[in-house]
Amino acid sequence: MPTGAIPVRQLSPDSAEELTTAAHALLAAFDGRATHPDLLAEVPYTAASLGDGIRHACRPVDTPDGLFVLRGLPVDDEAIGPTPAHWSTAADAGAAFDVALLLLSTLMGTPVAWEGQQDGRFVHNIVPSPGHEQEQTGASSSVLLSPHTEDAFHPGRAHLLVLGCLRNHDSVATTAASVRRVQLGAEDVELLSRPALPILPDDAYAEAQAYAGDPPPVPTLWQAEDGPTLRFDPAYTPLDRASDAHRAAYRRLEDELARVSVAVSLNPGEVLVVDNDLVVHGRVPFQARYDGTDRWLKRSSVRVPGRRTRPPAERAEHGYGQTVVEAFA
Ligand SMILES: O=C(O)CCC(=O)C(=O)O
Ligand SMILES: [Fe+2]
Repeated sequence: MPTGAIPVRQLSPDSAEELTTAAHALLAAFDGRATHPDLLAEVPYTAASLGDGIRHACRPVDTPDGLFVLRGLPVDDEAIGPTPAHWSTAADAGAAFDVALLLLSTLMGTPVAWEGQQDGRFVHNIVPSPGHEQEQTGASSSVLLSPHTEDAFHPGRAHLLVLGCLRNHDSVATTAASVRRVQLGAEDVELLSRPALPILPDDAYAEAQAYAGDPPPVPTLWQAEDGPTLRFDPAYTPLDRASDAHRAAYRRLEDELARVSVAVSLNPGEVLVVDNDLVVHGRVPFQARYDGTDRWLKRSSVRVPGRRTRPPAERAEHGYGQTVVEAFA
């Protein structure tokens, strides 16, 4: 997998300091609790006070790679404490970074959360967890996390996925592949643009998996005004229900995505921003340590108001009963 040519946006030391200071001040005003019920409402005011350097770094994804890495945020490996063993025990670990991610996310759009995932938090903890090694979720480790659109089953899924790194001693790579880099024949594009198969809720959504309604078939590819977009999650797509021709086209798309995939091994303080309409992401397998020094990412999801990167028919989908919660609503 190529690792070069990943667009990098470097925050100046002054901008990094400005952001960190703002995050700490906001956190201090709410007892150090990133999940304090009143903190979120203050985030837009603080975000509005941030300078042009930070704003410029948060401009939309502007290359066909559909992603960028933001560098320059400081992380003190001692101060953040041990990596939590599970998202549910993370509490306020790494809370200042949560707030920094919320500020960045707010400059990019509107942060969103899910009632049914990680207790409705706006910033998720992505850590390997005992007993979950082989799942297709962020908590796994020993298996390849196959390339997927985040929350592909739902019409309210994020436009942008923001992955901030607190710790990654083993340089475990996130993978990313852009639909704008693949080459497919016109017939494949035509087939994959038909709503033939549903995408079922993933294992992070136990409640949605029990939803009684009919799964709506959705197109894999969509021609938006500014180019192709995709909605792709093979692990949760019942491909056995498709025609042979459709399945073959799907496999060719999968192969192409593998061909153009890049590996992004995040260092502490780096933030990967992925356009969830252009790019599928995943993760290479790794051996979890379970000693408090494990890989630790923070994740936020962002909706960009007014974006027209998706088929209008999506708006009628039931979303398997899951509710997406917009910050500041
Ligand atoms: O661990 C990673 O690098 C990515 C995990 C993932 O798919 C996610 O956080 O959405
Ligand atoms: Fe993901």
